[in-house]
Amino acid sequence: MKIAVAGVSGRMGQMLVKAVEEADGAELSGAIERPDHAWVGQDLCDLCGMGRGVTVACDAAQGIAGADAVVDFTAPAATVALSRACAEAGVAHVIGTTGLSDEDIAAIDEAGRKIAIVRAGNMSLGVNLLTSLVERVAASLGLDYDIEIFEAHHRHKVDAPSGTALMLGEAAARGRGVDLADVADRARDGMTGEREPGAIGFHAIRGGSIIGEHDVVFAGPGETLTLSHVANDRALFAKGAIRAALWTEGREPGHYDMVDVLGL
Ligand SMILES: NC(=O)C1=CN([C@@H]2O[C@H](COP(=O)(O)OP(=O)(O)OC[C@H]3O[C@@H](n4cnc5c(N)ncnc54)[C@H](OP(=O)(O)O)[C@@H]3O)[C@@H](O)[C@H]2O)C=CC1
Ligand SMILES: O=C(O)C1=N[C@H](C(=O)O)C[C@H](O)C1
Repeated sequence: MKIAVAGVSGRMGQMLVKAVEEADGAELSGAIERPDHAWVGQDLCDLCGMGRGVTVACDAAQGIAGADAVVDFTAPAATVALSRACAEAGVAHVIGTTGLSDEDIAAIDEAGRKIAIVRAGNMSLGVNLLTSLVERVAASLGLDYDIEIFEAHHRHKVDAPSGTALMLGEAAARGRGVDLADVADRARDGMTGEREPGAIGFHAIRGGSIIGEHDVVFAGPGETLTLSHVANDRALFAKGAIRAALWTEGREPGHYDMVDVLGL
């Protein structure tokens, strides 16, 4: 399968190029960066020692030409534009980008009527398994167990809560049979008053080089249960994304997630 990588100079972009080169049945066919980026127009191999013969494009249509799938860990506006370009070109789109708004997701849904799209705030096996556990625990425990979600990431992360924290919050809300939008408590500061019963709280730590850590805390009467995940290597996310790209081969159009890919 021929795979193009968007945001190729980024932390995940570089991991993705390596993961494509290491994967059986995958070949790098294109690389995309934002317009004005210093890498545009250059041979990828001269820049990072991988991807010989691939020239970095800033035009989405050019970058995905000849690709079967594009893997995209960039920024919301870039991802929405790339989804439209993929739908026009009939190229599958694997999306790791987080911080997407409801409008962004609606635009991606629209593209998913024409092509296979896999989107997940976290491409690791561990986090996708954790969502099932969180849903189950939330369904088993009553409202006297308060749910709080902690996430920690490196100082360069630009969105909060993390995509993973939102996935875990959605799983907890599903378990309780409620809509996360109705119960999420994303900012506490000053005289907040007592905790709202049934709220799901979010807390974001940003610092240093932390790759990604998530805790879901169920704080109940006389006991606290915590479900945790720690990512130790970004390669984890890149390998999951390439697995998702390979999975799209021959797939019907639709907006899928990693639970579909992993068969969980
Ligand atoms: N789902 C998952 O498993 C994971 C998701 N992520 C998410 O992936 C995203 C990227 O993370 P990370 O790699 O750390 O961030 P980086 O900032 O290191 O990389 C993003 C890259 O995308 C580039 N970019 C921005 N706009 C465009 C555009 N219009 N066209 C092409 N490229 C563009 C950036 O270029 P420039 O720097 O010049 O702006 C940069 O090279 C984030 O949303 C993050 O949350 C991260 C890890 C795992
Ligand atoms: O920006 C990151 O780095 C990460 N982003 C994803 C998120 O928002 O959850 C996944 C992972 O935690 C790393």
